Amino acid sequence: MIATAGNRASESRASLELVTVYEISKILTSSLDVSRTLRESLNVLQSLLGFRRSMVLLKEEDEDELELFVSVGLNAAEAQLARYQPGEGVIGRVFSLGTPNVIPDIASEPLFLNRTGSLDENAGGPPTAFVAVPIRTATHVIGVLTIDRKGEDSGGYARDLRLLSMVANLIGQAVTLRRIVTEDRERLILQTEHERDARNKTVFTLDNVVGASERMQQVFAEAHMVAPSRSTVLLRGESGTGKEVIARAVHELSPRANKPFVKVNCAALSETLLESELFGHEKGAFTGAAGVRKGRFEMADGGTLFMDEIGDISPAFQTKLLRVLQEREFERVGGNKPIKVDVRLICATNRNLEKMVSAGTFRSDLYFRINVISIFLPPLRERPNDIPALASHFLQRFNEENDRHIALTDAAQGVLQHCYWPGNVRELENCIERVATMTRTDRVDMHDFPCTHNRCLTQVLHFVKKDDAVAPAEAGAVGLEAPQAPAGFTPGASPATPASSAPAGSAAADGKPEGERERLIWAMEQARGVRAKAARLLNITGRQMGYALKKYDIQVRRF
Ligand SMILES: Nc1ncnc2c1ncn2[C@@H]1O[C@H](COP(=O)(O)OP(=O)(O)OP(=O)(O)O)[C@@H](O)[C@H]1O
Repeated sequence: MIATAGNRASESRASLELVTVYEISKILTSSLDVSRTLRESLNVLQSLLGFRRSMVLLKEEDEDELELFVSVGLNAAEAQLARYQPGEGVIGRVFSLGTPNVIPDIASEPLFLNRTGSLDENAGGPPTAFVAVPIRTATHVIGVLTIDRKGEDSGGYARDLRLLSMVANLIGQAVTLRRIVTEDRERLILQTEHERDARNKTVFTLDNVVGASERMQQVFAEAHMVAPSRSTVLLRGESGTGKEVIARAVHELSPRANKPFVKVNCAALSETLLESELFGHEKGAFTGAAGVRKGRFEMADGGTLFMDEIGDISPAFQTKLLRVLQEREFERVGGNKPIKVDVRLICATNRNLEKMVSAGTFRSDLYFRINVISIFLPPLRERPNDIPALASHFLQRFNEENDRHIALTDAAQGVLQHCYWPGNVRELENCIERVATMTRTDRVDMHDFPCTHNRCLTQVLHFVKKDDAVAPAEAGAVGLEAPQAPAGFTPGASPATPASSAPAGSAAADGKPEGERERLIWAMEQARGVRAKAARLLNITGRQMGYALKKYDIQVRRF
């Protein structure tokens, strides 16, 4: 009789588990919005099987910590604290070792960190058990799924473990699928950019390159000197100083001007994607490689390949690139036929490559290969006499495109002149466009700049990290500290950066400001500089967030 009741209980538990897995698999395949589907899955787990709390923690490729992706049963303050280094505590170990862990009583487990207060919540009650299982893709562990429940017998833990492992597998597949689709989308975006580049090429003229200062005249002279040869050029300078502008100028001034100028942003692509983008791939080289595709080296044949953010490529990719530069030939991914191309390479970086070489993170042989001729782009704050010409260049372009006749008053010019411009020319360009768009009259005065109303956030968010600051050989470019507001301005409370802050009353109904850049800044502020969290606020992936921050040149720090 007892045995029959026991059998019945275990049968009903087994069928409950089946229903749970079935429901969760239905939810996870219903949409690519993983934060929604995962939250719903945890709700199913909780309501069908009665767990107290559960969490999904994921480690994005470009983050060094496991961070909470979704949770059930945690309040906002507890959720903020749920992040772990690989190897740290129970969760970090499950991630590093790739093996599940069951803690029957968290109160007596020294490895249990109690970061989110599970223990305190349960003070005085029956023991709380904790189960954590790894979430995997086909190749590696990407996260951890955890649940808390009131203490049970060991048979109960074994069942929890089995069920959670099945659910973790489903989650792993859903996250992988989402990542593949996102990468594909990013590839398409880059392809579109490339096509746009190709179109823009026809309207690019050196007249668009502005710079009256002595420093920029020197840069132009160097560009003229290097253009005729095939030597590799390395462009150094902070973000937004005009490295791409000069790369195009070198190409336009060279005998290759009638051949393609092809750009690749090394920081925006994962290593695998970068490899297939640069070298192309053969049919069937990997899942989704339906046909043969030429890489950017081949597309640039006879012309120039501009590799932006070269300091951001992984050590493994540095080795591959070095081989290609040495042998001057390569194979497409999945192919074995050597391909030779005639390409002039221009690289750019805002990183301190010398420091990276000393730290062993950038190969010295690759460094010497690409650093044949260096051109340094000075930050805008070091050439303030370029500001009026650049401002009027951008304003003129705006007027032509919008059929307006806007001019800057002297006071407005003064505001521009006193800004520190941490985002350099790009920030000035955005600032002019913003203020011109917002003004209803034909005169832009000093009060039209958001910074004069203390509404410019970029001064707070921008900074240059000492170790990563640009390049050594240029006077004044070494070891830049966080920018100081110019004399006469109070940091964070003054018209220091009239760039692209949100205009008054621009918050949308959801509380997020309008405009892509403002939303990014808003999210980074809310998330106190934690990129993955900011991405979730905007419902985008960490990778998309990284790409968007780069695109808008938003450099942030953790608070
Ligand atoms: N001398 C210049 N004359 C006219 N426009 C410029 C000049 N320098 C930069 N710009 C404009 O500023 C923006 C940023 O320039 P660019 O993309 O070349 O900077 P970058 O140094 O390559 O930035 P990143 O390191 O972030 O890629 C572009 O829109 C570009 O057209």
